[in-house]
Amino acid sequence: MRRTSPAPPPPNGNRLAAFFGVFRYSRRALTLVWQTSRALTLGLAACTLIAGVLPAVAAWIGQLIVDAVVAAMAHHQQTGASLTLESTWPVLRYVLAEAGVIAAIALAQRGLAAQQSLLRALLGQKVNVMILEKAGTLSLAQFEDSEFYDKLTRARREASTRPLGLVNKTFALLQNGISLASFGVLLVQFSLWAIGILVLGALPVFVSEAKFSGDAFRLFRWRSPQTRMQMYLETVLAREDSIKEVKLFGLEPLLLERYRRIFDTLYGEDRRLTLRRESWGFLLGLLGTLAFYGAYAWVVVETVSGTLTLGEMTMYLMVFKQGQAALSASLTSISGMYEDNLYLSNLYEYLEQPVAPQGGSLTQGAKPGDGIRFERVGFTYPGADAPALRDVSLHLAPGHSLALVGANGSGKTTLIKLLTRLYEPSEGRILLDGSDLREWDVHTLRRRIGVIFQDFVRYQLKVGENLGAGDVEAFADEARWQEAAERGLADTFIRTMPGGYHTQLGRWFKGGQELSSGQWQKIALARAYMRESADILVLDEPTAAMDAAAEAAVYADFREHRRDKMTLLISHRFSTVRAADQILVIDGGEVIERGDHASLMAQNGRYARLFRLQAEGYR
Ligand SMILES: Nc1ncnc2c1ncn2[C@@H]1O[C@H](COP(=O)(O)OP(=O)(O)OP(=O)(O)O)[C@@H](O)[C@H]1O
Repeated sequence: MRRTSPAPPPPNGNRLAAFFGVFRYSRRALTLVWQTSRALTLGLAACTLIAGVLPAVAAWIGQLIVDAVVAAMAHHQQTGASLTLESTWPVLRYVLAEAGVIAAIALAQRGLAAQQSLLRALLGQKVNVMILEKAGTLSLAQFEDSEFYDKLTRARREASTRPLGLVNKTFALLQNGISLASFGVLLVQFSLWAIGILVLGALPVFVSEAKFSGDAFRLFRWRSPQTRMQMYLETVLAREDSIKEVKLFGLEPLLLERYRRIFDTLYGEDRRLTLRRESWGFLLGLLGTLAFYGAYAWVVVETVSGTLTLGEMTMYLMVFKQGQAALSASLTSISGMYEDNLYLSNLYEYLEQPVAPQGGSLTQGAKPGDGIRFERVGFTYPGADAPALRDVSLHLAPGHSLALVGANGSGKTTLIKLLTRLYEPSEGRILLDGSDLREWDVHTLRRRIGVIFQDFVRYQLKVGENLGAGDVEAFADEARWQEAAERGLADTFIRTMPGGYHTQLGRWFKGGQELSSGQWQKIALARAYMRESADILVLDEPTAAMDAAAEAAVYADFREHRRDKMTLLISHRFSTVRAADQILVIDGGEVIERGDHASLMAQNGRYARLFRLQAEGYR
């Protein structure tokens, strides 16, 4: 497993540039949110604006109330007249106005919350779909690369919630910015210095927050192989397909201990970071509080000396308090945006992963009917030292069958992966009907191939859909399910199942039925038969789990239906291999013998020796 190295810290002079450079994803996140729902985005913007301006209006009305009260009290004392609704109305109308403003703020905030929650759901779905759509365009080699897999896991784990987080914070920043500007308008009349003091007081917390979010992100990125191991252990310890073995071999304590150890390491790192982050946050936050109380004292002294009215004092205190809260909220938003941007860089790194060109556009070869040719094909897996296939040449014509024989790891499955274009040869070329596979339109090519891999997928879907998966165009075609199942010998047992072809398979869903290995293999074989248009049938150990009678029936069916199809078979059972027109014996990625059964037996080489070895076992 390769480890993603933590990003090196930028040189000192570049720190600021690196900090702001990180914000480049903000615009893309905003576009994404806009595309998700214009109405909700506009609604968010409107509520943000309202919730931003109204607090300053409330503070201003507060001043009017206090000054009106002071004036009314003086008037009342002078005239000694009794209180009437008319005489108190000049004060009460401000109280009424303030109540209205507060109600409007509450409404705007509810609106914000509602729209955010709707957008969160829509956006989460959109990003997840983007991640999965991208996964469909990537090559098998990319999935097998641990570094790429890390990117995918990180993108899926964190990034789907980040775009909205970023947009929310952008709006919160705007809202607080508007509040601050409107408070600023009120404060300017008191003193520009006061504004300066409040801003300076809040800056240190902001710098420390930004630094620690960067650290947290680097930690998150650097440790993703460990988190992946944790997720893997969770799966092994709690999934039905592994629990059988885990129990019987008594692996729980061992795996659980490994799981705990990973957590302890990660927790230690988290704890250190959290403690440092929060203690610095507290200490630097004190500076902000100090600045606020300094300004508070100043306003009080000015009021006592008579420079400010009581109403003005009330307003300034409110403005200071709310202004300071808005300022630190803005700074937290900015450092949060910085953090979201860092995480979004994961998502976009993944989405921008280069996609290998899908090859050509041929739907017909230069020599139709020529079949499959391998010309001196060699292949080395990415990152591997030695080639898995070397100098392989073969020809398989329509109506013929070819069997591959060889020890474990000799390269048989690799050859199939090249033929199905899951990988491309590193040397030589593969031709279908006289044209290089790379020139073929990949969909046309794949439609011509029906394949069963050794590790075929057991979909937790209906039985019929497990067959339909072999041909997406007939995914729900019951008549075709049945035809394929009959050929794959699955029809008899499917009929005895409680819901017939509509029975749910697997244990994940209610009422799901589990099948035996041999029954699953029949399903896989029937799935390969679903591809009616396929003229290349690739079978990698198609009957390994079947009983002897089923196996014999399967091969009898092959011979009968072969006609103009090409069959490529991998099997360790010589009883099935012997019937092939051509047999290739592969060793260490190279073809060491070739011919039909009779000629290979006559050669008396590796094939003949292995055949006799197996035949002896049956005597
Ligand atoms: N995805 C992969 N990445 C790197 N190396 C691989 C990969 N898959 C297989 N190999 C290596 O390539 C070689 C050939 O493997 P392959 O699966 O083709 O063997 P096989 O002949 O089908 O074996 P078996 O009979 O066990 O199915 C092996 O040495 C294996 O370790």
